[in-house]
Amino acid sequence: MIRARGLRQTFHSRRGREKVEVHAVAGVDIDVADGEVVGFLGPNGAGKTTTLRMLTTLLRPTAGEATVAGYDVVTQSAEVRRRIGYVSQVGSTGSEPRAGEEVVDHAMLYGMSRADATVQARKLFEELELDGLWDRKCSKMSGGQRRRLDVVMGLVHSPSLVFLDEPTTGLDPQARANLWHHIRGLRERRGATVFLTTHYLDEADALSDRIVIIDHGEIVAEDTAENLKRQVSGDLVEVEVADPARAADAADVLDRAVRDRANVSGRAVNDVVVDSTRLSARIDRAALALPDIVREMDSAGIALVSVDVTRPTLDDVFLDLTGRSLRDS
Ligand SMILES: Nc1ncnc2c1ncn2[C@@H]1O[C@H](COP(=O)(O)OP(=O)(O)OP(=O)(O)O)[C@@H](O)[C@H]1O
Repeated sequence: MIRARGLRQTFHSRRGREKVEVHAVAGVDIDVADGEVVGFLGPNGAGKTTTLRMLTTLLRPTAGEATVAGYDVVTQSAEVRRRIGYVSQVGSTGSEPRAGEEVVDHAMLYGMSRADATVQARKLFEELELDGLWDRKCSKMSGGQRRRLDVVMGLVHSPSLVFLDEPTTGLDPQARANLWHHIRGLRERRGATVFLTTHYLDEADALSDRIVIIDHGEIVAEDTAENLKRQVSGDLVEVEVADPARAADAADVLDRAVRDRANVSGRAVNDVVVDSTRLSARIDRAALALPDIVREMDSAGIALVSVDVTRPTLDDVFLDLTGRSLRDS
């Protein structure tokens, strides 16, 4: 459904008197299959929106090529536009029009008759829980309702591919959860392919079949969330001992567990970090090592206050790949 090769966007801007080149997208390859939901994840300024604008024909690539729904984004842009829906970060509804008529007018721009557009729009209002709001002015809708109306606008012409740019930014947790439910429904009910950008880790994790991570305009990883997390070197094991004088002994026990599991998995050995009574280590598939750790601590007479195991998150993946946390951005 999407195939991009060497896609590049270089902006020319000024910093004071100096001319600067911004390599917003620095040669990316993207493949998205029919019916896939792909999350395009990256920190602020990573190049997500710029990539999306090129794929949706709003911005001509500086270099590289892309086909979307089988058509070239530069030479066949009208064909591409006919087949895609795009829900931009800023939304596409005006303030004054009433919700229903705004959607119908929008659909008619795609060549739909008023009757067909009305039927389709009414169906979508129902699907996205906007029933009863047909005659409401867009400006009088809540943030979540307006965002769902944006999604209706992006879907009314029945595109086979939908681009969603940071669909839940600015929504409260309940409105986010509701929109997630509807995004999942796009594929389930409509068979649509979905390409969504986000800087929310949980959103990418919860919605996507596959995640593509972009940083400084380059793709740094792509895989399922599960596989990406598996690449991170181990689960985080945190142990608290009762007596600070036994922390060094406890660290030895943990260190042995780290080495044993690293031998099995063939992965690099990570150091045990000791901070007073708290110790932490990354241990590959820690659940398998935990019984031995607790047994050894017990037979060495080391009293434990707590043991915690945390599975890697997508943030750990990003940290592993770039040395920075996505959360910091
Ligand atoms: N029209 C422009 N002129 C100059 N620089 C631009 C322009 N548009 C974007 N940039 C720069 O290109 C880089 C990528 O921006 P982009 O908006 O694609 O990032 P993003 O990943 O979508 O970020 P966010 O999550 O904040 O929306 C940033 O450094 C941005 O400042």
